[in-house]
Amino acid sequence: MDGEIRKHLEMHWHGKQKVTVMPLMKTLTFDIMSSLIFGIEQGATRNALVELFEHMMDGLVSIPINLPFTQFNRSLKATAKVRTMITNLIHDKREALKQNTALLRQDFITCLLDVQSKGNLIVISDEEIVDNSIIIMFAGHDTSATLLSFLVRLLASNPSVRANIVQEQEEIARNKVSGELDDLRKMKYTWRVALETLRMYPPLLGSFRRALGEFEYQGFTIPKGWQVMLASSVTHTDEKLFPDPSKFDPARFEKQAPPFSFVAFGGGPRICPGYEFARIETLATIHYLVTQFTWKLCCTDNSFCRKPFLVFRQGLPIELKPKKL
Ligand code: HEM
Repeated sequence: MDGEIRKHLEMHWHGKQKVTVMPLMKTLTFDIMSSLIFGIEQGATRNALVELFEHMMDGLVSIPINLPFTQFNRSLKATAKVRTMITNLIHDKREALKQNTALLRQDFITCLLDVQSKGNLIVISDEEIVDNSIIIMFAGHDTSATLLSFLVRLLASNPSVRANIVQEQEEIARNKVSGELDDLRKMKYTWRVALETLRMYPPLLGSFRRALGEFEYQGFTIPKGWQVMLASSVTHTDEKLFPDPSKFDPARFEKQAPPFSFVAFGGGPRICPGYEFARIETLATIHYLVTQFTWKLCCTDNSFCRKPFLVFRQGLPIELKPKKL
């Protein structure tokens, strides 16, 4: 992951005076996913996949009319192509495993191929591997890119938070004798800032659950079988859970939030399995950004909307200056 982040900054940030943050963060998180989860390195396959994936995502909240030239139709066609690409990847990796040219634990797909067949029992089919790959790509790409973009905006507009983060990160860079995981454990303040950012701007609107039995909630009866939506922003702005909720205050996370109050990653048995991945990705990226650059916002319109992810309308352009190392 460290290598992917450095490569990304070298290619897209260094030598530039102005960058547009949100599309770049999407490129970064997609590249990290492609290489770490799927073992797809930079090149034609990755470029084709990213383009198809964007069309696929566009259809997620489109009007479901399957006629030529509709967004929904483009999305269905892109999804079919993505499925074919991942199926081919599975075949290639299975072959490579047979030839001993790939490692069993090399990436997500080889791990699933490893568990696929236990004796005569097929534990997970190829189709399920494709489904799981698509959900991971979908769930782990825009979410992290949104968090990183909001952090970049925050660091440009909140000098005291920025000063604290820079101090923490520069100290880690100066005393860098330990391994990378130890460094991440020291980034306590930076992670609290990320959690407070997620509280105020949760990338996902919420998640769904089905009522297993009838229950009462605040005087309303929810019948068995109904689908219930948990809206993270509503929970995150509840005064009883987060006093003065409109204040940005990373100190809230100095102690553990009460169960099911901080739900940016969901909760319960289906809580986001990418939490640690997102934490490492976020901390490592912020580390390199604040130790290598200073930046300021350079657009009067830094507003955002939900589509259904949070999106900066102008993409969040910033003026960038390299730091003297
Ligand atoms: C800041 C980053 C992220 C946020 C805010 C986030 C948030 C969420 C939320 C709210 C859910 C629904 C959980 C629930 O229903 O209780 C979810 C599910 C999921 N996330 Fe994340 N996520 C992030 C990053 C990632 C990453 C990096 C990955 C993969 C590497 C990932 C993989 C998944 C998967 C596979 C699911 C579906 C789990 C299931 O249905 O059982 N997420 N995420």
